[in-house]
Amino acid sequence: MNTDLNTPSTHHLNHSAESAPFLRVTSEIGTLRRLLIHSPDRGLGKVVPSKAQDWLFEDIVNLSMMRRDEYDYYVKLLLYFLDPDKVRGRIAELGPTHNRDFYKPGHADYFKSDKVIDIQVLLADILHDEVVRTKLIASICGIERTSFQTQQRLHQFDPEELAKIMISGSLPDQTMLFAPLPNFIFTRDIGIVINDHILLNKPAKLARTREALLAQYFFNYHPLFASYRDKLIEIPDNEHAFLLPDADVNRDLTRSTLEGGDVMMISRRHLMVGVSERTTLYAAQQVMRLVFEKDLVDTVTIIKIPKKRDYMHIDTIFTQVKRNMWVLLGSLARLGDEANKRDVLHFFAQKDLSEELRILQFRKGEEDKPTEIKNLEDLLADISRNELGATEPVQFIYSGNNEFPFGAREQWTDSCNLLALKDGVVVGYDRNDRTLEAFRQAGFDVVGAAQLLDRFERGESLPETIQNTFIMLPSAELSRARGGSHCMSLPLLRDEL
Ligand SMILES: NC(=[NH2+])NCCC[C@H](N)C(=O)O
Repeated sequence: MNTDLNTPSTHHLNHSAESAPFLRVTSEIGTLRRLLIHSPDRGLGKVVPSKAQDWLFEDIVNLSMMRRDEYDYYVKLLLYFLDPDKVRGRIAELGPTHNRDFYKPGHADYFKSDKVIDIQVLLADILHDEVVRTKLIASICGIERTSFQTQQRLHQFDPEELAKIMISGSLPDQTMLFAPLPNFIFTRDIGIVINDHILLNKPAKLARTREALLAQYFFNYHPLFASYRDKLIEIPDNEHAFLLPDADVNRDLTRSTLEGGDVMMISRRHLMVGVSERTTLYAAQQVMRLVFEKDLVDTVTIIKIPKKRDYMHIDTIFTQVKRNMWVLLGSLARLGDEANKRDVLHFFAQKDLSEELRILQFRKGEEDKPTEIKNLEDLLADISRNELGATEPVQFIYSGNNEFPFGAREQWTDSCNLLALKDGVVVGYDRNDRTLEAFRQAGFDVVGAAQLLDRFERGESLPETIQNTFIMLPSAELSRARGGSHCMSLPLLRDEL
């Protein structure tokens, strides 16, 4: 039996032989060529108010609105930029009032692209193999503690349906077997491409455990990743932590958890790792050790942010827009810092270090001599100038245009969480008015996704040539899931800057 699935079969998503590698990321803004996404599945429609917090949602969502009026636009946009033949000339017929088969993985009319790849497709592909199928069913039933009967029942479904069940937790007749994975739309958090390696995550939250298991399976078994099996990085557990009574565990120093939203491959030889509500110091240290050992980067910057629900990962407080432009939350940046220093209360009151942002930078071979960087702007400006070769002045856009209280309000709805499709062209939510105003003031064209797609269709604009553009994604439902477009993407391939 073939367990490595290296032989392409007719079911599988294949990668056509091209000269570009299948996978490689060395920046946050090089032109995006391939990514993993996951469209909202029926599990999101099962979130109930009493479980919303446990499942890391802030509210319940309307699944059909989330799909038709919001996420489908994201898919069309991504395809227009990454795989235009799938959508060019068809935008009208793929609109919200039409049938949605094009967006349904497994359906005959599904867009099936090897550039914009839904992890549900990868999962269905690997489930065609009997051994993988048996192992994965057993593992899932193990972590979800199902009955043996359920385990046997799962074997009767075809791979496409089984993939849906494994993700959504429920059968086609709506019976719930185990909890859904409503956060799987945030593919960023399951892994990060560092050069030509993939760092797998170790989720902090129970609600995201099954996601990590599914990711282990498709990265290890899908033929698309066949030549990257020896480039999968997993961080170890701290064996001492197993011996400590739960009450004595200093989570940050002993537990090993890491989520992709805290890891950014920021320039060719520089990795940033956030230490946050989700990623522990111990895990960050392990990542640093591994990427230096494998010679993937020369610099690792560790950014510790307050452990707060508002800022679960570093990508909720800043992302890159352009070689010389970043969007960030002012209260955690220099602005906030200086305002605090001038304030008598902050000056004399006891400093609570856990509420501070701290930055430490390590160089390979000199790990014992890290440099402290005083604030986020200094770090980001240094990267723009010295690593990305920005020649124009470095610009910062602040959440809510730094007007009280809009900085915090808009950060909560992901004003700082943007996905760059290329240098200077980003996708973000439409609801963060003041932040959008700041983009306009900086000379950006701020345009709705639907409107931009129309322009593309009429030939008035081209994905290859547009510049300095903020593409607004409708976000009434999506933002209730507490993640933005950066979180909803796992870039596999970007052009070198
Ligand atoms: N990379 C990110 N910022 N992801 C956001 C994930 C949001 C998700 N609801 C969670 O709390 O886990």
